[in-house]
Amino acid sequence: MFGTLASGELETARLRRDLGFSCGGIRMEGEQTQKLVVGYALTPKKKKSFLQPKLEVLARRKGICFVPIDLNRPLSEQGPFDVVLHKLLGKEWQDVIEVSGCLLDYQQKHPEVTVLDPPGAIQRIHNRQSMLEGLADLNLSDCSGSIFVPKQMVVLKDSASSADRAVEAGLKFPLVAKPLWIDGTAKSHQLFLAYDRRSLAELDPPLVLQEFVNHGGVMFKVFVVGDTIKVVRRFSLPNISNCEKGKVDGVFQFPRVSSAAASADNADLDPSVAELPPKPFLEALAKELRILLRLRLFNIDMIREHGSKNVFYVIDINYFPGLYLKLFCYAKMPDYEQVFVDFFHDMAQAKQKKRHCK
Ligand SMILES: O=P(O)(O)O[C@H]1[C@H](O)[C@@H](OP(=O)(O)O)[C@H](OP(=O)(O)O)[C@@H](OP(=O)(O)O)[C@H]1O
Ligand SMILES: Nc1ncnc2c1ncn2[C@@H]1O[C@H](COP(=O)(O)OP(=O)(O)O)[C@@H](O)[C@H]1O
Ligand SMILES: [Mg+2]
Ligand SMILES: [Mg+2]
Repeated sequence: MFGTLASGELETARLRRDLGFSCGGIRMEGEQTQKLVVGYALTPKKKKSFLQPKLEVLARRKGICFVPIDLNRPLSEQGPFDVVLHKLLGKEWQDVIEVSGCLLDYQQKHPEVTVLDPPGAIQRIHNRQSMLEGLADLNLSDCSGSIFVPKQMVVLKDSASSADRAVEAGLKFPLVAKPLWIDGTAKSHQLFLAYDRRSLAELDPPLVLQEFVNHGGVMFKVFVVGDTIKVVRRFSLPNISNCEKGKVDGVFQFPRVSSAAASADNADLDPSVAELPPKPFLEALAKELRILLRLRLFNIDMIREHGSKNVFYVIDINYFPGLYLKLFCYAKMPDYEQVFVDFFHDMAQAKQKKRHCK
């Protein structure tokens, strides 16, 4: 870990030195003339984890710069921006929705500005029910794998009576209980495992009850940035045996296993569990998802049904997810800086081409 830290810092320092990195707007040797201005509206946490010095330096080399958006001033008075990149939460998110009329208006007046991503499309991902809608109907028939979503139902109130409804809906215990709304708070990521009917009464709605799918304790995080896909293994919850299902009752909160610093990438794992999903399958899936979700920056959490060859379940979709764990100097999405720079660079080139064609 320390090796990574030292080499990461060293690399950034070298890049800074090579470029004579400055924020003063003076163009240094090795930098290109400004080609793309990315206005960003991010939470302080997101800004810290995403806007790493390495990203800024690599971006500058390609003439891409990041400028903060002042949320207290109209967008039209700021910029000009080529791209508006945003991830906000709670009240600030509500404001974005309320002013999304303004955002739409701004986009109509400035069709050359790309908003990453449309607020309406992101909102669908904030609800654990709507986020998975339509996934099971994707056309992936020619592919080397199949995709499902776990059987689930929404509980809006009175979790005590939800037990009957869960049984009627054919849901089998144990169930994973997830807060319905994702609002960036730790609470919206507090998940529980409910082993029996009675335990459902202890849960706080609104929530989603989802069947637990045995998957051998490994999950796949598939990151999508435009046309680029990266997949990594993460540790997950272990299988639940029939014996355990019969013996255990009650409700248990479980930790954010997949966010733990430990990576499953180099662990000694059963190959039938750890083998990455086939590349053509992921490519087809990401392509379909980009269209279905109308998003360019997202990740999906996928698990392989235990014992199957390539039967996968999507259990979570995250908009513009965490890419870098600052505390551990660890890129959750490997090489994310270069991937984003290439993504923005392609965008700049496409814009330039369009301008020339006019
Ligand atoms: O849901 P899982 O699969 O755990 O993935 C989460 C979500 O993407 C979080 O965003 P949201 O809360 O909007 O769902 C994100 O927070 P940020 O985008 O704020 O970084 C986390 O990043 P880290 O907190 O960096 O781990 C990332 O680990
Ligand atoms: N249906 C499921 N079956 C088995 N494990 C699950 C299921 N749903 C979630 N998990 C486990 O719980 C973790 C968190 O669930 P997830 O839906 O990804 O919520 P979050 O948005 O908080 O990451 C997953 O990474 C996985 O380890
Ligand atoms: Mg998740
Ligand atoms: Mg999530």
